[in-house]
Amino acid sequence: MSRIAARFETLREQGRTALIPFVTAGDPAPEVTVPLMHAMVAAGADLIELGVPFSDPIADGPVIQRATERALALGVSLDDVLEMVRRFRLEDQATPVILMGYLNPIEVMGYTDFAHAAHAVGLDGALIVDVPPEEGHDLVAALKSQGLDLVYLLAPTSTAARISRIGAVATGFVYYVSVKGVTGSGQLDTAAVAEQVAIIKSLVSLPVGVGFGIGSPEAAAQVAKVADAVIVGSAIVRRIEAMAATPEHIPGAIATFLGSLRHAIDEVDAHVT
Ligand SMILES: O=P(O)(O)OC[C@@H](O)[C@@H](O)c1c[nH]c2ccccc12
Repeated sequence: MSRIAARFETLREQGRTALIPFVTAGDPAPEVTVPLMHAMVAAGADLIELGVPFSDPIADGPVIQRATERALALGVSLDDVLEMVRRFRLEDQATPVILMGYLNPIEVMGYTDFAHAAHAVGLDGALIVDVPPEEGHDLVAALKSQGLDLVYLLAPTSTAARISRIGAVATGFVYYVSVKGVTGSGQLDTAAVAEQVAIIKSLVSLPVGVGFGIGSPEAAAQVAKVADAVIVGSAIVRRIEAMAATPEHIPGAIATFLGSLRHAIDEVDAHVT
């Protein structure tokens, strides 16, 4: 069983919803990321989504785009991100880590080399935004041969046929994008999310994570009622940006914010069976 599957299995047994923070690797400085990852775990993160900086992040809104630019300006590469995962793993063998990124840097490294390096550093999976399930067979084969999970996105516009097709290729969990548009945008419509998650759950046996537009304990609690995982990106990255001049404060402040999300989710879990 993969580390991601095992983590969701444990959470399911405990009746708990996962909290998945997203941060851009190397933002606002490369040396912040690993301590920040440990601080997020201590504050209740169940899995970490690490963004690989890329020059053309089509799915990202302004907040994460700026984080990407900060990291790219410091020269943070895919190799550097894998090195961060390796260093995180030296002290934490339990918390799954996935990379969020775009195909180009992986293509440049080479699919086989990436898959082997990812496995060697203790990465658990990847969400490659611009590789739809009907493409990238060589990449998928390379990653699966190294035991890495492949997370795919589902959108409000996904048809039942599309959901089933993604359910057949995805491993680990599926990621339901709660709003149309880019990261950090949109108004969360919790009733619509509940409806769509129920449809996904009837078609896909994997856990369902929900992300996009969740930025407060209240929103996290609403989503925790229906999803297996609550994914939060821009609200964290915005706080990191505000502290870019005092990076030593970042792990503690983000831990405090995540603690408030964790608490709100735990309250819901205690009441929902
Ligand atoms: O930023 P938001 O609205 O909290 O959404 C999560 C999101 O940031 C994170 O999962 C993510 C960052 N970049 C992405 C690109 C595609 C899908 C998901 C992502």
